[in-house]
Amino acid sequence: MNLSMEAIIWEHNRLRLLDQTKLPRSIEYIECNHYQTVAEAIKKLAVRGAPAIGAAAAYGLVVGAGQIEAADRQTFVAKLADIARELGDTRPTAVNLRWALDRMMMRLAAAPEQDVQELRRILLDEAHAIYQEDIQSNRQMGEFGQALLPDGARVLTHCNAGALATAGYGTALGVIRAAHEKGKQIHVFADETRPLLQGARLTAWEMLQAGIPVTLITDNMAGYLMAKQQVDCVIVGADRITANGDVANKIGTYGVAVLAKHHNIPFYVAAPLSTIDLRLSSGDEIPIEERDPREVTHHGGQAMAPEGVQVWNPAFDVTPHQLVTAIITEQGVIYPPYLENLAKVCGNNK
Ligand SMILES: CSC[C@@H](O)[C@@H](O)C(=O)COP(=O)(O)O
Repeated sequence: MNLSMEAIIWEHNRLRLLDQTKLPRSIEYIECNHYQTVAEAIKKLAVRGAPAIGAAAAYGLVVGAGQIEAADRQTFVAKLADIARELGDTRPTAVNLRWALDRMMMRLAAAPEQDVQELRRILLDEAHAIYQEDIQSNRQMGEFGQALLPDGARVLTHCNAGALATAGYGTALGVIRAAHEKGKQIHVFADETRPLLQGARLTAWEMLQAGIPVTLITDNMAGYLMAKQQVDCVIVGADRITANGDVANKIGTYGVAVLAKHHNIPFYVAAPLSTIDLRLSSGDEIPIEERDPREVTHHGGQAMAPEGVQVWNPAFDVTPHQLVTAIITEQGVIYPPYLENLAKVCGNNK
């Protein structure tokens, strides 16, 4: 990916976030001199995708640490905990957000340093580590996942689980990138992903940038495409995976999984271990974000529905584990029974 198109940039001690609401029309970065700007960027989906919002929030905490007036360690940690709470409340579904903030606060708690300047440096190091490890995980996931894609595979994906949704490389799109880099002929079908069109605006754009053949379809075309035997497998990302293997991901993913099952097409989920939440036993417990009805009624500022109509706008849905063929992680490909096998893989890492 072109360096100037990274979702998150920390350079010269300042944070810049690519404003993904503007893509693909223009490439604009948001300067984040205050943690409140980071929180706003996460809420409005300028930065989005589970691992990316985790990394952005970690850097947001670093920015917030810089805003805290000179203080003793105890006051500094207490104020930072408030900032972490505020950042953590921006979006409820992707567990990576909480995971990254908890990791930052735990690192702080474990640091014996009393000097606040030193603590700020430790926080920055930890944010860098979260960022770098995410790229590394995506590459490992890509390596494991690409083995599942035969040469010539036609792969359907939903939403955007690419470099834009992570620190770099991507989860579902990372698997596709890795197969492409191995010289396999891969053809991507990108669901446009209503209502905010992450598939059309971001996945199609990312694939074109990478030189990977891509065909854009509207969400309601996926079933017919499968019926015409044009899809060999589905790969999507995840916002949260529970202990039993249920998967929360962008609204519409569940429908794609049901279609894949009906047509006997493998349905893969690619996600780092930071997306797996063993504290929740099933998808019923995942908080699902509901967003502004205007995202459904309006497009490009234009009303597409009668004023006053009732709207339901959940941003995510839950795909039951029975529909998931395998989960691709940086530790390898995990197959059912998920309750047992996720615990085994995460047990060593959490
Ligand atoms: C690697 S990103 C995985 C998921 O976060 C992605 O598929 C998704 O649903 C993103 O939703 P978004 O609302 O754009 O943040």
